Amino acid sequence: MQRAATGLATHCLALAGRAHGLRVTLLVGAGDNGGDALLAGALLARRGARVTAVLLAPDRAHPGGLAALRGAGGRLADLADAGLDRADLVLDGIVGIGGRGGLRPAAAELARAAAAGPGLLVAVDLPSGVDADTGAVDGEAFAAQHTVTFGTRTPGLVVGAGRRHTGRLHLVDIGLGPHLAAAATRQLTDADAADRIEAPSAASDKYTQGVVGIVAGSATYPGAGVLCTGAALHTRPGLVRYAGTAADGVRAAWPEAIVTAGRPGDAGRVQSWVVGPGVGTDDEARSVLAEVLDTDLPVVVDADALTMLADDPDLVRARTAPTVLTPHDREFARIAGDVGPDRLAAARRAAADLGCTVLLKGSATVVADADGSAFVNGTGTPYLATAGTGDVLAGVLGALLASAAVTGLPAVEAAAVAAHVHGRAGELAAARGPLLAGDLVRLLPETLHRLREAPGPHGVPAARGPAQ
Ligand SMILES: NC(=O)C1=CN([C@@H]2O[C@H](COP(=O)(O)OP(=O)(O)OC[C@H]3O[C@@H](n4cnc5c(N)ncnc54)[C@H](O)[C@@H]3O)[C@@H](O)[C@H]2O)[C@@H](O)CC1
Ligand SMILES: Nc1ncnc2c1ncn2[C@@H]1O[C@H](COP(=O)(O)OP(=O)(O)O)[C@@H](O)[C@H]1O
Ligand SMILES: [K+]
Repeated sequence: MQRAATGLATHCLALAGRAHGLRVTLLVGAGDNGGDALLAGALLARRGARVTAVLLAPDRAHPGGLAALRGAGGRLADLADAGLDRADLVLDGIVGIGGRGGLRPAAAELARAAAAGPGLLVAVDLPSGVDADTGAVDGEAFAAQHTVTFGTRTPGLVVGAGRRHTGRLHLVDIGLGPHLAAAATRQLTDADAADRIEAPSAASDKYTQGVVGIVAGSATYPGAGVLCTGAALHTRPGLVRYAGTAADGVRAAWPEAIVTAGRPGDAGRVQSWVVGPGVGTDDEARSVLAEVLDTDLPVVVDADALTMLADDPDLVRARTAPTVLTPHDREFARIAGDVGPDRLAAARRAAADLGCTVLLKGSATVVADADGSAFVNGTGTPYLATAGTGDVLAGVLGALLASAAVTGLPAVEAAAVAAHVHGRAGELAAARGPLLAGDLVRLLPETLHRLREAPGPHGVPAARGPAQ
């Protein structure tokens, strides 16, 4: 706890820029989260801050924290006299990972008053009122501008409503050890992602990186075919095939692709398929979808293909090869009902029901497998909310699934890696302002290069490629 509190106080000092004369209000609940706030408050008081603690449960407040604050010259105040209208800094230690359900009325009122006041809002470990496991907010939650969290990124900080209440996230290493990293919900690092993308070696030829087939775009929406094919080419440039009615546009944009205007069966051999972006939902599109799903190859089902799948989900249940569905919320609702506040549970439920992998897109994309294993994506930018970026993600994922057929990478991990890479490409593209989906395609090689250069667990680049 002392390590957590020291890290917290250090971040507060950096954020506020000074301690002397700083007016700090601590919102303190009955558990260790309140204890962290009290101990950090004591450290700030020793540096000259004027610290006031408001105790939500005075007889159960953390005794050691309380003694430390008193010893450092901090004072206690009633709820009615919390000083939130004049605090420079507010530390939310109402409740942390031990919280259950929405904020109780007195806590909710404090969170509201803090938000209305002038102080910088810093949550301790987790904004109070956010469910640590799911990010769901039932009622009200502390609207933090910064969250200082300990040891590990709790899923609730990055998924759903929790992400919006977290503000900027600061991680304090308190030496919790690796057991927490093995939790049921994982988040990839750059090094994890790079480790899962094999670079070509001297023994490679154009077929050994995995051959992906793209069924995307139409005469009405040629762009989806161009973006999806371009994304696959820029991820695994070994060999990309295209089959569909946007053939002319795709051929013109990517002379490197092997293009047919015919059906998937006319495209030549592939090791994975992407089906759906911009294909429409007419009878021809339905018959093409059925043909692709009838193969024993891994398939990414995206966009229009998800809409068609809603009429016949058994097409996916019947498959034995890996299938990854990549819905956004509205597409998800068509195939599996409303997403609701718990995005991880929704994705897990759909994956188990359909016997496939579900990548549920959003500001924090989640990936779940039929066995319940799940990933929360930690990369991306709101600038990704622009037409065509989903087509790019489908192309990246299709390419990774084709190479997974060679390397044995599980589909759920390929999907998590695709989301990670896509988010990083978005961050790179958005560095100078709004991005277009085509920018992501062009920046994929640089994104992959940066991932390979990212420090791994031992401080050396995760993966040097291409291997000699
Ligand atoms: N687990 C660990 O290894 C560490 C935990 N630490 C701190 O300990 C915290 C967890 O402490 P606890 O397990 O004591 O639990 P919390 O302090 O998160 O919350 C438990 C208390 O909050 C109250 N509460 C629960 N739900 C509430 C709601 N909806 N509205 C209002 N009050 C509510 C309950 O009365 C309960 O006493 C972490 O968030 C972190 O701040 C850190 O000190 C570092 C190490
Ligand atoms: N607010 C946001 N913050 C971060 N990423 C977002 C946000 N909104 C959407 N995205 C991402 O942008 C992509 C949009 O995909 P999609 O909705 O399929 O678009 P399209 O069908 O136009 O290609 C997804 O990868 C999604 O995760
Ligand atoms: K908190």
